[in-house]
Amino acid sequence: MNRWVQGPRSRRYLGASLNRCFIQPCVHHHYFLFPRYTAWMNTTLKSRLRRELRARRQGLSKAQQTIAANQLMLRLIRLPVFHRAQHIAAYIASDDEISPAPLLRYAGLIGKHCYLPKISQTANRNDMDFYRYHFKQTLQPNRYGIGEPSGLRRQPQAANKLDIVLLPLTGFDKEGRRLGMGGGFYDRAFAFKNGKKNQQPIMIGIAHHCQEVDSLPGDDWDIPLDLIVTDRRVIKPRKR
Ligand SMILES: Nc1nc2c(c(=O)[nH]1)N(C=O)[C@@H](CNc1ccc(C(=O)N[C@@H](CCC(=O)O)C(=O)O)cc1)CN2
Ligand SMILES: Nc1ncnc2c1ncn2[C@@H]1O[C@H](COP(=O)(O)OP(=O)(O)OP(=O)(O)O)[C@@H](O)[C@H]1O
Repeated sequence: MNRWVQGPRSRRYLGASLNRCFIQPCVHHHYFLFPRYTAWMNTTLKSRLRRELRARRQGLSKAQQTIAANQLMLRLIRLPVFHRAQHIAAYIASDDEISPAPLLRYAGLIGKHCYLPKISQTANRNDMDFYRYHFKQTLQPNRYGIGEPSGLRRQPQAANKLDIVLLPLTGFDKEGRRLGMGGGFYDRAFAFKNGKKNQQPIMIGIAHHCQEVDSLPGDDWDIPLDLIVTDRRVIKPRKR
């Protein structure tokens, strides 16, 4: 992965390399002089990666998908944070994302409160709220065709009152960077966490094993993952 377009968090990395190669000062200046250019490079890189990583998960068979969703559930319910949590947000799988459905069913059965995201239809089209969800509840497709609660009978749950959020990942790296579907919905809904330590909810990215990459480009607004759980393992990202 091209490390030169990573943005502010990679400044230390850039600094260390400046001593080694005469070309780097140009890139260095580029970053400070043209931050917009860097953001644009990240966007280009992210959309290329997104295409590639979506193709990877679309290559899984139906049987592999079912096994992965169950393995994921078994890993999640062994986590101490899962047992402590009462309010858990997840999503309805689309585009061959790993499915949190087995986990949602189990969590519901043992009395946890589950929530699904609902994107706004009106005022600010980029907002996302979380509504209570009971397994097998009838859902309505949103503008991307993803099932979501109607939201007619209940108020949304405040994002900072959730204990755990299971985030859909298109890609991830070991440092806890995530690549979503590109709408920035999760980044915006949880922007209040940025820069704050120990601010709930705990962000757990969930993905198929094959969605891991060495390093993802990072942007200022990205919310770091506290934990990544795949069908094969649990990854605790190093502190950045
Ligand atoms: N299952 C699930 N539910 C979710 C999300 C998600 O990522 N997964 N979201 C998390 O944000 C929100 C919806 N976000 C989305 C954002 C963009 C696209 C979208 O544009 N899809 C295009 C291709 C995008 C691309 O290739 O860059 C498509 O389906 O063709 C879909 C959903 C809320 N619910
Ligand atoms: N806190 C924020 N405030 C305003 N805009 C934001 C914020 N976070 C992200 N965005 C915007 O959202 C767009 C998409 O961001 P990005 O590519 O990181 O999405 P993503 O993380 O893949 O998507 P998602 O969170 O929906 O899964 C960016 O162009 C960015 O400008």
